[in-house]
Parts: sequence; C-alpha cells; structure tokens
Amino acid sequence: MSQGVCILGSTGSIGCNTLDVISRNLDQYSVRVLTAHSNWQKLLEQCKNYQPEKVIIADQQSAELLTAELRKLNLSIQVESGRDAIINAARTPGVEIVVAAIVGAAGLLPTLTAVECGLKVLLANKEALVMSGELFMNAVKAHRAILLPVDSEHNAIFQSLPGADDNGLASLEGVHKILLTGSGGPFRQLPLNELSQVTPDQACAHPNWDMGRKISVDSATMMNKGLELIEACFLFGVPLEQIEIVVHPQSIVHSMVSYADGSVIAQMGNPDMRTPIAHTLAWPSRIEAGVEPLNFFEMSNLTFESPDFERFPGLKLAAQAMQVGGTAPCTLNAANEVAVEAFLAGKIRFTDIAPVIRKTMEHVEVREAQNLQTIIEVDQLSREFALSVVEQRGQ
Ligand SMILES: NC(=O)C1=CN([C@@H]2O[C@H](COP(=O)(O)OP(=O)(O)OC[C@H]3O[C@@H](n4cnc5c(N)ncnc54)[C@H](OP(=O)(O)O)[C@@H]3O)[C@@H](O)[C@H]2O)C=CC1
Ligand SMILES: CC(=O)[C@@H](O)[C@H](O)COP(=O)(O)O
Ligand SMILES: [Mn+2]
Repeated sequence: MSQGVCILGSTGSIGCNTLDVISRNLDQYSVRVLTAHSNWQKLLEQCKNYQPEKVIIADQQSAELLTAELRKLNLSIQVESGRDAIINAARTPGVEIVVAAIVGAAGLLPTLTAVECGLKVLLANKEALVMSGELFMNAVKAHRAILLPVDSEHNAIFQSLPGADDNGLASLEGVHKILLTGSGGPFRQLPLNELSQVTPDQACAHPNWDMGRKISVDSATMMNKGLELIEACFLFGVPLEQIEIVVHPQSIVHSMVSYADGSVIAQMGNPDMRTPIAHTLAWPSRIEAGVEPLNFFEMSNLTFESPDFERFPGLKLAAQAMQVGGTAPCTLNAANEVAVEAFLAGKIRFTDIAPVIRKTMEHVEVREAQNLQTIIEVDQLSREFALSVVEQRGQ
C-alpha cells in the first residue's frame, strides 16, 4: 500500500532529490504535503507533477500567486501559508513519512512536530538536531518516532553499524570508532593567503556534491563536518572521542565504522543524495534510486588524510561546543547561520566566518538545554550578538 509523504522544504536540493526518488517508486509512495519558503514557481511545477493534497508556503504573497496559478490550471490543491502552517504540516491526515529538508533553524519546530506525531522522520536538517540534541532525541524516544539519517555520512554510519531497533536507534555493540569522512571542500588545497579573497560562488562550487548554498559554504569552511560531528554524537549516542574525522576528497566512501576485532565497515557509492534518501524511505527494504552503481575499474585513487585545523578553525569550535554541552551547540549553529548568510550577501569575508562564531561563543552564556523555550531564546540571543559582530567586521 502507498505511504503518504510530507516533504518539508520540497523546493530545495534534498526536496527535489526526494521527489525524484518518489517518482521512480509511485506504487509505494504518494506525495501528500509539500512546503517551501517563497519559491512558488518551483512549488507550482511540483504541484503539476505530483498533485499533492496540500502545499504550504511560508510567504503570504507567494501563496497568493501560487493559488491564482493553480486555479487557472483547475488543480484542486489546498494552499496554506505562514510559519505556523509549516510547523503543523506533519499533522496532516494521511502523512506517514516526513522528510525534514528545510535548511537551518527554521526546520526545528516543523521537524519536532513530526517527531511528536510519532511518524517516520527522514532527517536531512542537521541544524535542528545540533540545536536541540538531547531534547530532540528524548522526543524521538518518548513518541516512538522512527528517526533515520539522510545526511550521507550519518546514513553511511547507520548502514555500517551492527543494527538498529524498529525505531532506527542503532546498536553500538563491538564498535571501536566511527570514522566520519569529509571531502575538505573546494578550498582544501588553496594557498592559505588566498582564502580571504574567495567569493560566494567559489565557495558554493563543491567538488563532488550539488547542494544548497548554505550547506555548500559550510562544506567550504568544514563547519559542515563540525555540525556533523555533533549530529553523530546525538544520533548514535557516542562521545566525541569515539568519532574521528577523516578527509577523503573523492566522496566515494561516505563514512566507516571500525570494530573491536579490527574490522572496518564502510558504505560507498557515487556522491548522489538519492542513495541515502532512497535508503531511508524504504528502510529496512531497498528501492530504486536512479543512481549508477560504482564502477571500480574506472575509479580514480581513493585517498585519505587528516583534517587541517589551521585552515578550518570551525572544526575545533564545533568540537569545543559539543564538549561544553548545554546550549553551546545551539549558539555555534546560530552564529554560523548568521555568518554564512552575511558572507553570501557579500557583507563579510570568508575568513571572517570562524571569528564571528568564536566571538559569539565567547559572549553568549551557556545554559542547560532543558526545554525548547531555552533553546529558542539562546538561538535568538546568539543571532543578535553574531549580527553585531558581523556589523563591526563589515565596517
Ligand atoms: N543538499 C544536500 O545534498 C544535503 C543537505 N543536507 C541538509 O539538508 C537541509 C536542506 O539542504 P538543501 O536542500 O541543500 O537546502 P536548499 O537551500 O536547497 O533548500 C532549502 C529548503 O528549505 C526551504 N526554506 C528555507 N528557509 C525556510 C524557512 N524560513 N521556512 C520554511 N522553509 C524554508 C526552502 O524554500 P524556498 O526554496 O522557497 O526558499 C527550500 O525548500 C540542510 O539542513 C542541509 O544541511 C544534508 C546533507 C546533504
Ligand atoms: C552530501 C552530504 O551529506 C553533505 O553534507 C556533504 O557531506 C558535504 O560534503 P563535505 O564532506 O565536503 O562536507
Ligand atoms: Mn553530510
């Protein structure tokens, strides 16, 4: 029987890849709800192709334009708008699977709603987990939601761990270490003195993955790996010391797990997000994803190296935030979002991103991450302070 899917952030890179996988498996999945921020043109195209029951777009004016176009096409699709409608998207009757693919902190509340409804949640939105780690995982357990990682490395780790219970909570039996791979991004080998001059377009030109602009900049600073370090600690319940970052520029090995007996199990594949999306949609089964299998005879050398902490100061900041605990990861994430947005808008240089985060972490008081209210407050305070640092640096 067909399962009802809600995609939070359907117009983005993960959202579009999810729809591509669904289009190959229409006997098993039906699109119920799609959400976007303001890209009503892309949402209209998705309405024509997938005929969801409901679409939700945060921006009111975009919702009006979309409604008018749907009327002209005689498509009877319900249109809602506003932040609250997105937060409640997962409550739509018939939704069984929620793909959390909104970028950044805006994804936290809509994803938590899906968790609170006890649904199958496919998590791409790593920022939500970084912000609210323990609280998020406690909600998963309390509501018996099924949480499956879409982020390619965490999906690889999940596939390489010994097994998981029915809710996707993985076993760590015999696990020695988790080896979290990262490409090093587009500036891995750029002379250090040229880093301050790189442009947003250069930062977004990832060597292996085609992704949204925010995560692309995160890959270029390697803050993506820092966020992923924290994501892995919470998802798999492992301490920081049990995770090692391994730079692997080709992005063919998507991460590995090393075991007490010396075995190392890796998940490999061409760098295409349709693989982890298909894996999580069908778990524990397998479905067609449209991804070419690896051709080992045509593959170039696979190489591995240690991360360069001088070039990528964000890595240390992320590890430090995890070590400090409480709301420190929430502050790290908020400051990073503000700094990346400022860099993309041409307000600060690439090399200003880490100092903005460091200064914010030094300034904002760390609290216990007890409840959602605290997390939302700390997120807001951290953004305000990071913005003031951006303004100083931009002068
Ligand atoms: N892209 C990838 O390959 C990977 C992404 N991820 C993670 O997945 C998430 C999505 O990434 P990606 O698809 O690249 O991002 P994109 O920027 O491509 O897409 C973001 C989506 O979120 C929507 N959105 C943005 N802001 C808001 C808001 N304030 N309220 C509601 N919706 C909003 C956008 O709508 P609109 O189009 O209207 O602006 C769009 O649908 C991120 O957390 C990222 O870290 C993880 C691994 C790989
Ligand atoms: C595809 C994916 O999961 C991204 O998070 C990816 O990891 C980005 O590449 P980096 O390894 O360069 O951060
Ligand atoms: Mn990743």
